[in-house]
Amino acid sequence: RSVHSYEQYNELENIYAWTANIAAQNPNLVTRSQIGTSFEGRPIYLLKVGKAGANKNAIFIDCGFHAREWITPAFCQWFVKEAVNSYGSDPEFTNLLNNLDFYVLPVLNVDGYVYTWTNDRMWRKTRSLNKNTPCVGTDPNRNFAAGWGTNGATSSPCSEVYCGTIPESESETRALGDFIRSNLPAIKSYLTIHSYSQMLLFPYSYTHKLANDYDELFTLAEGAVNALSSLYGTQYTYGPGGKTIYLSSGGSDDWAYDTGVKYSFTFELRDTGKYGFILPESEIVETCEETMLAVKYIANHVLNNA
Ligand SMILES: NCCCCC[C@@H](C[SeH])C(=O)O
Ligand SMILES: [Zn+2]
Ligand SMILES: [Zn+2]
Ligand SMILES: [Zn+2]
Repeated sequence: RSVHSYEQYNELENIYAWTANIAAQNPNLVTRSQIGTSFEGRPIYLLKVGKAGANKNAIFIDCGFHAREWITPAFCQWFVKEAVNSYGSDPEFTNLLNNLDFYVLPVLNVDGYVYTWTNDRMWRKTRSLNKNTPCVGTDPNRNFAAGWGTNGATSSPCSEVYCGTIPESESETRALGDFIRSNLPAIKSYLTIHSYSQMLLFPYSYTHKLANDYDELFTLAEGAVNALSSLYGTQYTYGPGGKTIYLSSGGSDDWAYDTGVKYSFTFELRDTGKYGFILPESEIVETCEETMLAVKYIANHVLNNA
């Protein structure tokens, strides 16, 4: 049982303890809640980060959708650390935290995350049991009501992109959907953090049709990517998911957008395939710092335009 570190990958129990500690140590900025329970009965924790106040607009950030994408929970933890360390000292971040709430979900797919530590580092899906097959799990990023069960997904439970029996069939995706639905219209932006490819994607992925807000989202993505690459020169591609990476249905970003969350993006963090999902711990700090710049860029746009 190692102790928590922002510069190493943390096992779930240490992330749980961290969520309790960071909230207890920063009561004026951070509150923890549980938005649901996983298939195997683990809590799904959410951190609300920002100066307490009524009727603030909010940005929702989730990490750990896919179990093997370990750099993503590392980023969500880094974001919260940066927020509490910056408040009162960094004017830009202080302004964001005074005027916006950030809902940060460090690990959505908690069962899958544990499984990558204990059994299969390359696991992607949830760990729910499927009927009439030994194949386990649903792809949470094909499980939302956005063109559900069409392009880039399948009804075969043994597939890595199994869409589930119905939209939000998974307790994890249902918890996420319920939270966002019950916090509209305050939630103006939805950022779902994945790896790897170094891409910033926006709706749609389930179709090639252009989003109504295509122009604004494209320009915003461009600015965010430029901010990101300004730190270490990391190159990102950006654009609508269907065109930029591949057609894929049932995605949480497309669902959030169609539900009314305009500033909806999927991040694919480092790298482009050298290490892939097994990104070395030596790259955690740089990856998190550069991603912070993109997220703050988007947050400033939300603050000034939502
Ligand atoms: N909503 C789909 C966004 C584009 C695909 C994202 C990747 C992350 Se690993 C996927 O879910 O296959
Ligand atoms: Zn992913
Ligand atoms: Zn990915
Ligand atoms: Zn920093």
